[in-house]
Amino acid sequence: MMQDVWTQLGPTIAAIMFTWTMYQNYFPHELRGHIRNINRKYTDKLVNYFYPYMHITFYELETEGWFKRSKAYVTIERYLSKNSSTQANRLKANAAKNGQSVVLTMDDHEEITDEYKGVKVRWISSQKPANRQTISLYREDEKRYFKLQFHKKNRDLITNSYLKYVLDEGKAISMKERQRKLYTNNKGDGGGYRYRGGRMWSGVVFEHPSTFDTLAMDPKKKQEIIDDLETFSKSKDYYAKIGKAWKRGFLLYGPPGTGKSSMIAAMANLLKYDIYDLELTSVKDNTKLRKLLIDTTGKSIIVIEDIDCSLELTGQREKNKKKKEDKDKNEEDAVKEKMKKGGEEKEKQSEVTLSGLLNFIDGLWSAIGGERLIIFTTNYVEKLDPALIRRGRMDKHIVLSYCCFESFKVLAHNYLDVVEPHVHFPEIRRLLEENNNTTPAEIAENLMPKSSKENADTCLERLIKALEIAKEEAKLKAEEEERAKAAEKDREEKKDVKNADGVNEKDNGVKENGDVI
Ligand SMILES: Nc1ncnc2c1ncn2[C@@H]1O[C@H](COP(=O)(O)OP(=O)(O)OP(=O)(O)O)[C@@H](O)[C@H]1O
Ligand SMILES: [Mg+2]
Repeated sequence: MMQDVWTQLGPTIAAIMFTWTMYQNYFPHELRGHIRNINRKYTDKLVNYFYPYMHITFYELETEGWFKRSKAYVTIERYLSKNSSTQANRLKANAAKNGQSVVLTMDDHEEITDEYKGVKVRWISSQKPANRQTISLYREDEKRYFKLQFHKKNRDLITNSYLKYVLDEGKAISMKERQRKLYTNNKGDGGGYRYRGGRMWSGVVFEHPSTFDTLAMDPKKKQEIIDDLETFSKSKDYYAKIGKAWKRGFLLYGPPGTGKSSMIAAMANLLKYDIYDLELTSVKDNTKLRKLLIDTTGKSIIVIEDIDCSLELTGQREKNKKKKEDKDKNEEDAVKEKMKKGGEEKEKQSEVTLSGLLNFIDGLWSAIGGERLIIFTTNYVEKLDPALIRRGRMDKHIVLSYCCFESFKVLAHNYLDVVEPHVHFPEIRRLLEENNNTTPAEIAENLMPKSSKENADTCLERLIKALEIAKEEAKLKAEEEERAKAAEKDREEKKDVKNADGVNEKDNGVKENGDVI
């Protein structure tokens, strides 16, 4: 039987081999290439017909250097985490934020789908088997990868637009979920800078609990600020279109304890930004100030607290005011003038000048990094140089003031879970309206239970007493001031009378003398 088969196959194999040899020896080279191309074209068509998909692979480890995790892979992992946790059956958990939270991603050999502009794509997580013949200290032989699979007809959409979208979204998620930092600038003993890890700032994890919900202020003003911040954070393209660096300046001013620092923390928490708390008196000169600016990252708030205490800007302002009265110079001239004067005036602590600070806020360097807020706080806005806080430089001025009834309601809700209507509220409203010089910090202190025996009522009663005392004190103070004013007026009047008498006597003398003459 077997022999029969071989007998029949033998001539056929011989014929094939003969034809192949003839083809190899006598067929022209070009013609052979042409035939191969035709073959490939039809094979491709056949494959395309039955399998019209293509894929892109993103490996976990970079093959160059020290086999670091590829940034693209990590970003895609972040992007896919949302779909992974809802679609995949087996998940992997990676630690994030120094172990404080986890990022869930699909485990190896899982797959999920995603949709972009109506086009469905498939993401597959996989791993190439390790090469057991090589011994490796690293994991480079475990080739883990994501495979993106899509229909060939969507090639342009996926490669030109979807991939960019995935990377942008992944980056945004990483930024949002990153552990945010609060940085401060360092100063060495000898006045020089300690570079920690090559940086001029040292940072700790930023964990301030203040939010716009916990911030007591007029709800309308609050909403206006929130809208302003949210619009800013989404306006990258708009700022580019109008040719402005993507940054915004805020001036927060008001008496101590009215919530300026709390608002900065709330802003950072709303936008998920880092904070660079700049201690201006520790900055040696304008060059160092510029270096500090360059060393900050985007998505951050640069804060200079109590700006009126940071530099002697008041003296410069007074001098400039005088000059402005003399001749109506434009602002550039005034700044040039300050450049000359500024250095001399701050020799003792820091040589940073007003012009250096203005440059810091809106000079060419200030555009580096983008998406940045610059915030100044002060208790005495009238002390500041107008050039420093003019609109365009400090775009929004926010006054934080004494506690009104609306602000009190926010604090009562936050501290005691008490809402209107409440039996004590009308009296508190009356007291706050009659004597509006109690700060939110003072109200908050009274609202906070001091022992487990205290409840909302006892705290509100304590607040009423404190407000009554404050009202009484304010009344006494006003009376005292009134008396002091009256005494001063009296003194002035007596002085005038005395002077007038002196003049009269003199005049009389002249007259008399005249009469004599
Ligand atoms: N508007 C507010 N809303 C909620 N809490 C506030 C407010 N103002 C003050 N507080 C409370 O008072 C404390 C002090 O407030 P904060 O440090 O924000 O005031 P500040 O205006 O920065 O004062 P300073 O001018 O002295 O720096 C805060 O910890 C907070 O508990
Ligand atoms: Mg403060």
